[in-house]
Amino acid sequence: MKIIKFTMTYVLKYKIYLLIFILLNFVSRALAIFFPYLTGNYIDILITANDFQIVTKITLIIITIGIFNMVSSFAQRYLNVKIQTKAMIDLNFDVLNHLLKMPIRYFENKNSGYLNHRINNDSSVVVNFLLDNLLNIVSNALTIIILFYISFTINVKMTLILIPVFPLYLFLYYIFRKPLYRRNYDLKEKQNIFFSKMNQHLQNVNIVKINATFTEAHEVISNSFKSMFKSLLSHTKLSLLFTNSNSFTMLVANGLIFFFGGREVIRGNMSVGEFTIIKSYFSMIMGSISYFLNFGESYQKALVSYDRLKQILDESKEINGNKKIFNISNIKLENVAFSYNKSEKIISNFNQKFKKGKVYCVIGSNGTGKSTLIKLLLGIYNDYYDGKIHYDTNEIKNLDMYYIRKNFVGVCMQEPKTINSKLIENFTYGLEQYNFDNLSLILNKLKLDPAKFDNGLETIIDEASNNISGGEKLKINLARNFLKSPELLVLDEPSSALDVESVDKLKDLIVETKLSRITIIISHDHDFINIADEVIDLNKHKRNDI
Ligand SMILES: Nc1ncnc2c1ncn2[C@@H]1O[C@H](COP(=O)(O)OP(=O)(O)OP(=O)(O)O)[C@@H](O)[C@H]1O
Repeated sequence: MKIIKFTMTYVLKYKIYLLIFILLNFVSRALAIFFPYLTGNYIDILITANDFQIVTKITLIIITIGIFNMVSSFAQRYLNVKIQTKAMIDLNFDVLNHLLKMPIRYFENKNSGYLNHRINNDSSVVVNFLLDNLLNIVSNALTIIILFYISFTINVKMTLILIPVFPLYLFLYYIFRKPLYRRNYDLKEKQNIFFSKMNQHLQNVNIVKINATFTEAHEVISNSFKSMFKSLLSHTKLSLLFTNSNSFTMLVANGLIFFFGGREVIRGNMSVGEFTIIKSYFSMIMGSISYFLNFGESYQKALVSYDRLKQILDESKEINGNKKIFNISNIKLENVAFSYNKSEKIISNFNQKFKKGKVYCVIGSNGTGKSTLIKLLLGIYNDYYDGKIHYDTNEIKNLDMYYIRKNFVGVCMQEPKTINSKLIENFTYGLEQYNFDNLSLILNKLKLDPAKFDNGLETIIDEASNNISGGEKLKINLARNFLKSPELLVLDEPSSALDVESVDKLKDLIVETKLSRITIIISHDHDFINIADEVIDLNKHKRNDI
């Protein structure tokens, strides 16, 4: 089965725990089968016996089995949680890593909260499915076979009564299978959307507060809740119907056992102890059969999660070559064209060379494609452009741009981001090594004094970066990128949140360090034109309709 094969790779990483878990489970099962046999025989012995020795012996056996079962059940549950959590996180990380390397345009119209909830939920469902059923399939099948055999040896007629129950179960599963899959798929989607709406509003807490749009926020969440709730009720109804039909079959089988079993005892074809054994074994057989029916339902649930995980994992990764380079002397764009949609090219027939030691200022009105151009030359849109982009003599599509961006490129985004961590970790995020004196020098030049924060470099920047100003956030990002000392430095609208003096200081820093890199500054005002060696005006590169 494809789900088992897929999930097994994750669970098998924890072989030893799994082995102990399997052993304990089998011993517990064997004891569970032995117990009714012992009880039935004990009843028959009690009817005729007259010494206490046997009573003491059987009581001791029962207590020993009970103690073993208690310890074993504790160990099994503990191991189950351990294997399940670890395997689920491994699977989760694999899917997340794959997702992060997918082409950027996959993420258009996708919501991070939705994806997060979807991956977590689906990973947990498939791993749980495997662990819950790995042993149970085998042990329940064995239970049915062994118990049928023992029951046959006790009373053939009684055992035959139960056989028609099997096709009835299969028929029920066949009828419910597809509707269960469909309703479960719908429910999962609605749950993910509901979670993502909650998440969205928590992330946008500032916008909601400033505009006091609490009612609107509540309405959006409440609408998605209504939709999820409707789906939940519809799924629950079907699931209960399925379970009830299962209980009905159990009821019929129990009625048959009591009726025919009672008759066999009265006619003297079976002892009371044997009836007790058969009754217990039939209950166990019914339990095992109904396990297979429930397995059908949980299989449909797991199939939904598996299909959704595979949908992500089967998406191709973005283009990223494997050639590594260690310095960049120039970047050349030849006849580059790019569009987001079919009707208009944002960049067309674009030619430009960027050389080490020079500062380039890209200007142009809003929406002329300045940020798009940068993403193109960073390899973010490798899957989508026409023309040629070269780093020195290497076509960008052949380069390991993950390695190059990590080690040799510094980008300060238009909307700089901080991480929910200490200030020092924000300065050094992604850097494998750094020089502390150099950091102090850069901070000094950027006029950012860590001592002004409550705990200096140890101050925690909160998740929404509410405890720092917009200008400080930008300076943290600038400092990190200068500390990296990259071969290519890109600053997208660096003056947007800086005061006049800070802009001047930044300009000085750019000029002082420019010889060791290519510097590209995006600006739609003209702040940086006077320090640029070349100005690229995108207003002059007219867009073309396709
Ligand atoms: N992911 C996207 N999907 C569709 N269209 C996009 C996408 N990103 C940008 N655009 C569109 O492409 C055009 C260029 O956007 P871009 O962000 O490159 O402009 P910009 O020159 O940097 O603008 P600004 O000065 O406002 O920052 C805009 O019209 C924008 O709406």
